[in-house]
Amino acid sequence: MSETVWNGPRLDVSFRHRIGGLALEIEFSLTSPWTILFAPSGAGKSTVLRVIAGLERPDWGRIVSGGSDVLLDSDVGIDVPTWQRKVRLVAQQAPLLPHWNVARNVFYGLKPLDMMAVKGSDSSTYRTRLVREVLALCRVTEMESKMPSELSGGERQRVALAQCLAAEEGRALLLDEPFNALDAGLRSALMADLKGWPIAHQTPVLHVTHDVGEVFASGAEVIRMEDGRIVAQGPASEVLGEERARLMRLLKG
Ligand SMILES: Nc1ncnc2c1ncn2[C@@H]1O[C@H](COP(=O)(O)OP(=O)(O)OP(=O)(O)O)[C@@H](O)[C@H]1O
Repeated sequence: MSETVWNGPRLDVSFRHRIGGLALEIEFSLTSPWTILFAPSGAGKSTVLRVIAGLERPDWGRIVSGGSDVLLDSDVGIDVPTWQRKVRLVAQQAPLLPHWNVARNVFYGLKPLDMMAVKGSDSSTYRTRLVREVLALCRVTEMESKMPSELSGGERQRVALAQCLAAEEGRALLLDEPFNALDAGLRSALMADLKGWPIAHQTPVLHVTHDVGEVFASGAEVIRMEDGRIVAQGPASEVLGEERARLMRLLKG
């Protein structure tokens, strides 16, 4: 995914934050269409996404999209609220609306104005097609009439992803372990299908995982986090070469 040249908006992230016993001192830039943030469980990956989305206010921070679009700057008191940041977050426990079926939940990802347009104006066909496209892309078409309570964890994650993909274009798409409930085959197929999405929508993707196999399968740029800091950024072969060698040794027994 990282081999593609990225001409879309970059995202510069810098913050300090103490959460429980963990002290985060984070600084990185998204300069590729698809970037993976890799760290072990409990290292603070979800917290990084929550800070970018505006769901958690860091002790100090500066987050800038496209070089000049300031989302957070503690020094001058700028803290754009979550709903205005246009940063989409697919959380691990995706909050689907329980009384609406899958298709309706995905429509909910569209702007309120768009939801009204669905009811019969000229844009209706376009909106309906858009929802069908994202359901197909996320491989949940056959579940469009199901209620959220009837979905498995992996299906739920994919519906939440479809909801974010259908939404108006944003400054970033943040994915919190989006494929952890999927088998390896479906995960690879989905990653391959989604590869072109950031370029087509001019929206960088930041994808969090602790799974080395997922990182190598993605081919994405990798940011590695350790002890609350970013320690490396680059291709997986450079950033996670050691982990891959260790994994290979384990597999060989
Ligand atoms: N509200 C909170 N109050 C205190 N500590 C918290 C809070 N939320 C998270 N933590 C702690 O902060 C640390 C980082 O949590 P976070 O969810 O960001 O990690 P993570 O790398 O995403 O973990 P995982 O891979 O298991 O999802 C963890 O040790 C967690 O227990």
